[in-house]
Amino acid sequence: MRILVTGGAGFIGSHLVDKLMENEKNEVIVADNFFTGSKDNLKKWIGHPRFELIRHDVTEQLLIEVDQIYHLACPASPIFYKYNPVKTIKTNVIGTLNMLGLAKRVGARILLTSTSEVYGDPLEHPQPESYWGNVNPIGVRSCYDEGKRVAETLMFDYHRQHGIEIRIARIFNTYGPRMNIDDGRVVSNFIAQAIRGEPLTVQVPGTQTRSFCYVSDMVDGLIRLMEGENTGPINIGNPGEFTMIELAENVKELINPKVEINMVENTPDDPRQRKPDITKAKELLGWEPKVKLRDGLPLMEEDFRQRLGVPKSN
Ligand SMILES: NC(=O)c1ccc[n+]([C@@H]2O[C@H](COP(=O)([O-])OP(=O)(O)OC[C@H]3O[C@@H](n4cnc5c(N)ncnc54)[C@H](O)[C@@H]3O)[C@@H](O)[C@H]2O)c1
Ligand SMILES: O=C(O)[C@H]1O[C@H](OP(=O)(O)OP(=O)(O)OC[C@H]2O[C@@H](n3ccc(=O)[nH]c3=O)[C@H](O)[C@@H]2O)[C@H](O)[C@@H](O)[C@@H]1O
Repeated sequence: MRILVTGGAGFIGSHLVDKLMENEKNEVIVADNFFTGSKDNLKKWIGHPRFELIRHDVTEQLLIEVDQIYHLACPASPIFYKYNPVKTIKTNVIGTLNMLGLAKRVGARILLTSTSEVYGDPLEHPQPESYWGNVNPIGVRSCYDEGKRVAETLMFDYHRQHGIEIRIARIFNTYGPRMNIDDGRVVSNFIAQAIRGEPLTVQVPGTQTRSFCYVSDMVDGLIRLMEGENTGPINIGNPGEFTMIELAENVKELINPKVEINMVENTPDDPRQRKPDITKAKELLGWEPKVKLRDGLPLMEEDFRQRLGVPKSN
């Protein structure tokens, strides 16, 4: 099987590559423009005979021969996707069109990593896949939310019109080793802050919730979806729901009980609650997450301490 992973130099993508490379029958090609990803995440595979890394921007055509496409390329942290919103929406729309064009030309199956952000600031809780969402079409997050919504539409139109085999995963907040240290997302921020002995920055009101999935569970879910018979969309996430204050308290207790928790300003359109309904993933993929937040945080702490050069003092 020859497998293309777009965005494979990023956080989730590089863990997915590790898992796919475990199967000796797989050849893996990564296409990435290194906007938020890094060669470092793939260093153990560079030079491997079954692995290839291409510097490529998915907003341009890619002409290669593959059997499967995991299409992850897209900045995922709000600070990065808001940095150049026009590029973000181009990546979601033109990038997904290009990958669907490739899938059509070579007859490949394609999986899109969509997001729980397609539900916007949800009025249904928890969110089942049948919920259509509550998204601001002109806000500062729209380049990402609406971009992913169009990407999902394109996937289904190519499926209906051209018979392309599609898979759509709606990913809920995922965390783990290799996240960018200054990525701006909440788990990486809190862990880096706790290790550096800086106050944890909880954005107001602090009662907003998220449900955090450890990256190994996520990768397992994505591969099951690709290999299974269902197009999706299927929610993949951990239903354990926490307020941002609860998350900060957990990080404080586990990593550095001396740090303070500071309330800081938030950004517009921040969803107030988010928790996946994973009934479909359980029934159709036989998947559910295994790693609890309090077990996953220390694994991420270890990786961050190594990269920050701050060993744990006893
Ligand atoms: N991590 C999460 O919590 C989460 C949640 C929902 C959805 N997702 C989705 O999963 C995917 C991966 O997210 P991640 O957390 O690993 O983010 P990430 O930023 O670490 O990885 C994204 C990768 O895509 C690459 N990229 C960005 N624009 C590109 C372009 N135009 N051409 C080629 N490569 C490009 C980046 O360089 C990076 O390597 C994204 O599609 C994201 O929307 C992630
Ligand atoms: O899972 C998803 O579907 C989406 O979730 C995230 O978006 P978001 O939930 O806003 O992620 P964070 O930036 O980590 O914020 C989570 C919450 O933490 C809060 N936060 C963030 C950073 C911080 O330092 N402090 C803090 O309290 C934010 O206000 C927000 O309420 C990801 O960044 C998107 O890529 C992804 O598609």
